[in-house]
Amino acid sequence: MGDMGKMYARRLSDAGWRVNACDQEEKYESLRQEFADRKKITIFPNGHLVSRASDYIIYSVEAASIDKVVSQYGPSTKQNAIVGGQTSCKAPEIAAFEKHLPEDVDIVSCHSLHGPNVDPRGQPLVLIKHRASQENFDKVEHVLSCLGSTHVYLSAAKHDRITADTQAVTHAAFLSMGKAWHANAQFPWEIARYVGGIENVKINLTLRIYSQKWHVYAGLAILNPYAKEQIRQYAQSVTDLYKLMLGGHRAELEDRIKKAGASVFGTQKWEDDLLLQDDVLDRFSLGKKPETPLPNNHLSLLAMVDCWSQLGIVPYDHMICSTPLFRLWLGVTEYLFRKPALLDDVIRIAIEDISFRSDDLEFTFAARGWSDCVTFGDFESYRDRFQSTQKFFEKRFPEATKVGNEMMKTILENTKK
Ligand SMILES: NC(=O)C1=CN([C@@H]2O[C@H](COP(=O)(O)OP(=O)(O)OC[C@H]3O[C@@H](n4cnc5c(N)ncnc54)[C@H](OP(=O)(O)O)[C@@H]3O)[C@@H](O)[C@H]2O)C=CC1
Ligand SMILES: O=C(O)C(=O)Cc1ccc(O)cc1
Repeated sequence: MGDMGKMYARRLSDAGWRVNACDQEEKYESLRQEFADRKKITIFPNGHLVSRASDYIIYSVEAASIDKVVSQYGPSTKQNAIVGGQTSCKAPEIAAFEKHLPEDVDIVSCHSLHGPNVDPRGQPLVLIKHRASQENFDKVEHVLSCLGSTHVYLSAAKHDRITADTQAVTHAAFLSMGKAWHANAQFPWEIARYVGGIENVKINLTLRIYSQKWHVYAGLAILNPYAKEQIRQYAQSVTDLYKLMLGGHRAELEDRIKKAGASVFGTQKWEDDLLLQDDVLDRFSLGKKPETPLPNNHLSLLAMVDCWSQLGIVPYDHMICSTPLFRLWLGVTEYLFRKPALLDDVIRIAIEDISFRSDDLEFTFAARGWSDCVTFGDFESYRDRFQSTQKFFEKRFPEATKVGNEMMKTILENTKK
C-alpha cells in the first residue's frame, strides 16, 4: 500500500473487487483509518494474512526489497493463487518469485507505465505471462481491465530491455540537468537561457522527477540488467560532444550530430504536426520569459540522439512501452531535429558561444556521476545524490507539480488527436 498499491486498491475496489492489502506492520492502524470508509478494502497487519486469503496477489514494493519481501510472505500464498508484481524492473522480481513461491502458484506480472497520480486510461500496462495457465492469465487481464489501460504483452526480459531505454536513460538525462543546475546553484527558471519553449519542458520534468521517491528511479536503473550500458552510453555521448565543442571541432561535431539525427529520425515520415509548439510551451513556465532569450546548445538533447544512434535504438519502436515522460522527451528531441535551421544554429552556438561552458561542464560531470553510480550498483550514493538535489529544489515542487501536470495534460492531449 505505497503510492501505486493504493492507486490499484482504489480503482480495483471501485470496479467491485474485494481487495485485501497491507503495508509494513507499523502502518496498520493508520492505513485502516485511511481506508475505513471503503467497505471493499480490508487492511491486514502483514503480508502473511493477505497472502493466505487472496486469489491474486500483487507485490507493489520497492524493487530493491522484492527478494526479501517475497521470501517473507511467498510461502504463505494461498494454494493455486496467482502472484504478480508491480516493480519497474522484472529480472529481480521474477527471480524472487521463482525462488520463493510454492510450485502450485501461477506467476503473472504487470507494470503500469505511469506514476500513481496519472489517469491510467489509455496508458500502457505491460502484462507478463511468466508461469501461468491461459485461464489464470485471462483472469488477471479481466481484473486489471478496470484500469482502462492499453495492454502490452511482453516477456520479462523484453520488458526490461525496452524500459531501460524508455525509462532509465530518460531519467538519467533529467537527473543530470537537475544535478548540474544544483552544482551551479542555479534555479533555471530565473535564467534567460532556460526560460520559454522546450526549456520549460526540461525544467518541469526535472522537477517532477526530483519531487518523487528516489527508490523508484534507483531501482529501475540499478537493477535493470540492460540499463547500465545505455546510461553509460548517454554519459559517453555527453562527454564526446562536450569535448568536440570545447575543442572547436565544428565539422566533426556537425557530422556526428547530423549522422545521429539521420539514423534516429531518418525513417520517420513526419506526417503529423510537431508534437511541441512554442506558443503552447511558453504557457508552462515557472519564470518570466525575457525579451531576448539566450541561446542554448542543447547538449542534453544532442547527446540523447547520439546515444540512441550509437546503440542502434529507434525510440519509436519503443512507443508500446512508453511513459508520458518518455513521449515528451522524444517530442523535445524531435522539435530540435525537425527544424534544420534551429539545429544548424544550435551547432553554431555550441562551437562559438563559450558563455555556458561551465553549465555544460557540470552537466557532463553529472551524467558521468549518475552513470558511475548505476554501474557500481550503489544505492546509497544514488539516494544521497538524489536527495541533496531534491532538497535544493523542494520549495518549488508544489508549483512545479501544478504547472508540470497542466503541461503534460495539454501536450499529451494534443498528441492523441
Ligand atoms: N511511483 C511510480 O511512478 C511507479 C512505481 N512503480 C513501481 O511500483 C513499486 C512501488 O512503488 P511506489 O508505490 O511508488 O513506492 P512506495 O514507496 O510508495 O511503496 C512501496 C511500499 O511498500 C512497502 N513495503 C516495503 N516492505 C514491505 C513489507 N515487508 N510488507 C509490507 N509492505 C512493505 C513500503 O513501506 P516502507 O516505505 O515503510 O518501506 C511502501 O509503503 C516500485 O517497485 C516501483 O518501481 C511502478 C510504476 C510507477
Ligand atoms: O514517467 C516516468 O518515467 C516516471 O517517472 C513515472 C514512472 C516511474 C516508474 C515507473 O515504473 C513507471 C512510471
